Amino acid sequence: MDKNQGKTGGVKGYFPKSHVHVMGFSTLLCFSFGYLWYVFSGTSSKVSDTTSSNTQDFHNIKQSSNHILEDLLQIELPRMIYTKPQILKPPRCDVLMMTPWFAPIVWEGTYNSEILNEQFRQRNDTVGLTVFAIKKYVVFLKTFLETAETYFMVGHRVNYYIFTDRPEEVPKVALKEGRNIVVLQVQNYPRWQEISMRRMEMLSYFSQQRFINEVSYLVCMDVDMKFNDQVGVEILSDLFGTLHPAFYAAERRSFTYERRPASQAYVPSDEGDFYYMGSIFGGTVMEVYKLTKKCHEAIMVDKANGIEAIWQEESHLNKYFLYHKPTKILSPEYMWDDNLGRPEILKKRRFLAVPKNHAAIRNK
Ligand SMILES: CC(=O)N[C@H]1[C@@H](OP(=O)(O)OP(=O)(O)OC[C@H]2O[C@@H](n3ccc(=O)[nH]c3=O)[C@H](O)[C@@H]2O)O[C@H](CO)[C@H](O)[C@@H]1O
Ligand SMILES: [Mn+2]
Repeated sequence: MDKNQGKTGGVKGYFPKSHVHVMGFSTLLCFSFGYLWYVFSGTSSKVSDTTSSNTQDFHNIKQSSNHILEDLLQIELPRMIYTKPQILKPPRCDVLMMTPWFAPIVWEGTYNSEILNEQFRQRNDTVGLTVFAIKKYVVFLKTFLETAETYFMVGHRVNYYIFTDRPEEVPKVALKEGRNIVVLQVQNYPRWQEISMRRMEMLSYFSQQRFINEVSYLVCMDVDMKFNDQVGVEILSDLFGTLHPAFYAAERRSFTYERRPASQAYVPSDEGDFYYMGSIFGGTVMEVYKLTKKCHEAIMVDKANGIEAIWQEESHLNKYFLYHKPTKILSPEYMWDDNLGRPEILKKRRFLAVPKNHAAIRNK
């Protein structure tokens, strides 16, 4: 039996002490100034008799926002040669490329990774990949990390955050320049369902304590997976989810949302856009913080009421995405299982489930 099993203190006791929430606050400040500047300059051009106190504000705001605007102007693409987009010939006619709330759905053939990479490179951002390898699941880490080095965010800065109760069993994997592994020791839980759900709590805690100071985006993934093709900056957006490979073509009534009103994850039968998979989602640290905090709180309310959602945190994630629409959606290219065959629409299989023997691996 693992030494941490049965401990009831929650995750907090296992976490390092606080870092300051600098980036979130300054980003918020920048946006507020940017907005004020915009509103104000719009007003001042229309109203001629601007009062002196307004003029004072104008100068203050202008000074504070100057550096932000200069930073934005510095991002400029070099001369690039590529085929032009064709308004009358959409790149894909076989799949939905945009949701009704104008979030792109990412399919092979719909984007130009050269442009996206160049834009992202100039921002010099770091992407955080979070992955949990608790108890027996450490066996998946080697393949996961080796294939990530070949296919995940190639050419960009990456921090792998590995949450584990067995730090000594994290394999040594050779990393390319600008890429780091950070091992975060956390407790385990006796039931695999609890381990899976507690990811929401740990992600929200570490987003606030650490990730906000270290990375711009988070990509949160299952570990029983391997990369099989490029997964790059095309996936990044404020908040993104992934279509479940078994349900992308399904009717709403077949979605396996939580259907019991007693659960916080309840979704009524006449609502729902897509069925999202819990094994890959992400966004900016701020958005992932909001998502994971809200899902964790809902999971705790369920726990107090003696109910566990049908698909654990995946059910809560689906509820969240219904009322906080993702700004980008990944197609099943980004979460595939070869047991589902190879449909024609699937031009790439980028992230694949690794077959696992549930009896041998779960609760071990
Ligand atoms: C086909 C299927 O059944 N899918 C469900 C199942 O996915 P999965 O069968 O993919 O769940 P899973 O066993 O991969 O668990 C999710 C993740 O939690 C971590 N982990 C889990 C257990 C453990 O002992 N150690 C550990 O590290 C690990 O990162 C793993 O990838 O369960 C999920 C979590 O509830 C979702 O509900 C999925 O929809
Ligand atoms: Mn999994």
